[in-house]
Amino acid sequence: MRNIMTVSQTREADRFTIANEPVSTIDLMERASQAFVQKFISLFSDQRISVLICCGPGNNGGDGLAISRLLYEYGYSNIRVWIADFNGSRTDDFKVNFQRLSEIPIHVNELANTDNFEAIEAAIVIDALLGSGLNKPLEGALLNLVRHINASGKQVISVDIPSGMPADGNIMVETESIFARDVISFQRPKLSFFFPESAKSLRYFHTVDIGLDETYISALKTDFFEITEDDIRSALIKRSPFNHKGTFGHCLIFAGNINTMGAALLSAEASLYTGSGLTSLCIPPSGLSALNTRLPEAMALEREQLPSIRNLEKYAALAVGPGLGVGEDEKKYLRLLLNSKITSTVIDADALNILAQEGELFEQLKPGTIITPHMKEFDRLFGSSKNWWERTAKARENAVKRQIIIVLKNRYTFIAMPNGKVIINPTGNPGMASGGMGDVLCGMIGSLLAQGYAAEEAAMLACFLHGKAGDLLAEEGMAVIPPTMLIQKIPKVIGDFTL
Ligand SMILES: NC(=O)C1=CN([C@@H]2O[C@H](COP(=O)(O)OP(=O)(O)OC[C@H]3O[C@@H](n4cnc5c(N)ncnc54)[C@H](O)[C@@H]3O)[C@@H](O)[C@H]2O)[C@H](O)CC1
Ligand SMILES: [K+]
Repeated sequence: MRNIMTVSQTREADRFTIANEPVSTIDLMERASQAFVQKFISLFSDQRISVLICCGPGNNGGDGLAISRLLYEYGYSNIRVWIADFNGSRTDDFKVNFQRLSEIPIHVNELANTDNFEAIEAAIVIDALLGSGLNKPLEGALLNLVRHINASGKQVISVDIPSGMPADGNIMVETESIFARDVISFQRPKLSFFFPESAKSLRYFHTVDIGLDETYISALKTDFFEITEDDIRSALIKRSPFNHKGTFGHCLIFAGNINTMGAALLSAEASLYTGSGLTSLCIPPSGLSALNTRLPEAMALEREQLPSIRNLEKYAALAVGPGLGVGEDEKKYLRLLLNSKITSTVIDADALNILAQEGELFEQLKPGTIITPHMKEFDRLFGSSKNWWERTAKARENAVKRQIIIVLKNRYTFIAMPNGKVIINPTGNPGMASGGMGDVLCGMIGSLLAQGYAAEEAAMLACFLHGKAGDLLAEEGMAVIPPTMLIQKIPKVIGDFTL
């Protein structure tokens, strides 16, 4: 798990590295600038490209000056520098790099404090106006310069963070910043990059190692973590020669309705392909022929039979909700299942909508229950929020209070754990934005629960593998990823981490 630092923790890590490596601040700036330049070169290898580097007065600007010099040394000769020092005081390391830059023939223009900026001719703008030192919203000439750069339509590459964007997650709707095509961020991504409001500030981010002390960083107490491939490799259990279907549990899926039977089939198929030993699908009779035709491996359970089953605990896990509907019968059977002896449960879609209506059922969820709301379902359960920071805070609060796992789905899914930590899933891509993807995720979680994974692990593994399967298809050139295709990829993704 990679912990995500706040700005103040990054400063601590800076100080620690400077004192203990030891390294001087100017050498650390040089290292950061080198790391930026290496990444920049991998993105834009043509040295003839014209580049405008816009530098503020702080250390972000100091990086910009060092980057200008380094790019020149790497053969990028079509470079201009703008210095936007409207009222800030220049840092010592800025001054050193300003001096170093004066020794090479690069055109440097110190902008006047005006709103009248000349047109941007360069193909690429490197944004080094403000970094993690931002302490208030942009205003005045600086805001106008940012708007001027954005309006130029040129590709912007930001140093560390788009100027004007707050780093620690609380992005207000009215925040204005640079819009960067790419951000090259130092050591760790900024927490804000994972929040949906970041879409107005950046498209892609890359993280480069600038040699801050990793032992120190990994011991920092942080609230947010990003899942890594190593986590998946160590959490997934390899199959052994003497395993049999009983080893991998029986998943019961309660889903589907007359017009939404497909959702139930997607969940059941995802459960099978994720490896549960047995999958039973509890659907209305109208879905039986579809089930038997499409999924010969799955078993059916008629809803009316539910009350007469004495040993429901034979099902190792329960996945409820996809395409279920919110009628009285569904409520009745959902209540029966949630009150049964089945202890591992994932709740999705319409089952969440039922919980939003039936407060007392929601209050009684067993510890370790997983709920998988998208934004609208989440807001129905917990009330509306003014931004994602507030929504995430509610997810954390409720995961702790109720001792449940809240999988808040989005481009970067946030998994709020009962211990107050939020685990961020980095996998997935826009091709996956289609109906049915959530049903697949729900089936995968149910399957992993049935196989005996702890709830926290099942949620984390399913989110990562689900996104990774989508990413493999995107790498194969799929711009649109139908959920049924994604399901087919799951065994391969699991194989990649276990075989
Ligand atoms: N460990 C690392 O990640 C390293 C980061 N480096 C770079 O340093 C910046 C942070 O530099 P800092 O000097 O602290 O702040 P900024 O350059 O971001 O800001 C400068 C200056 O601007 C003032 N300010 C803040 N908000 C506003 C505003 N809205 N309008 C106008 N002025 C504002 C503020 O008071 C500051 O004085 C980091 O991002 C990296 O790029 C190091 O180079 C290497 C180690
Ligand atoms: K910047």
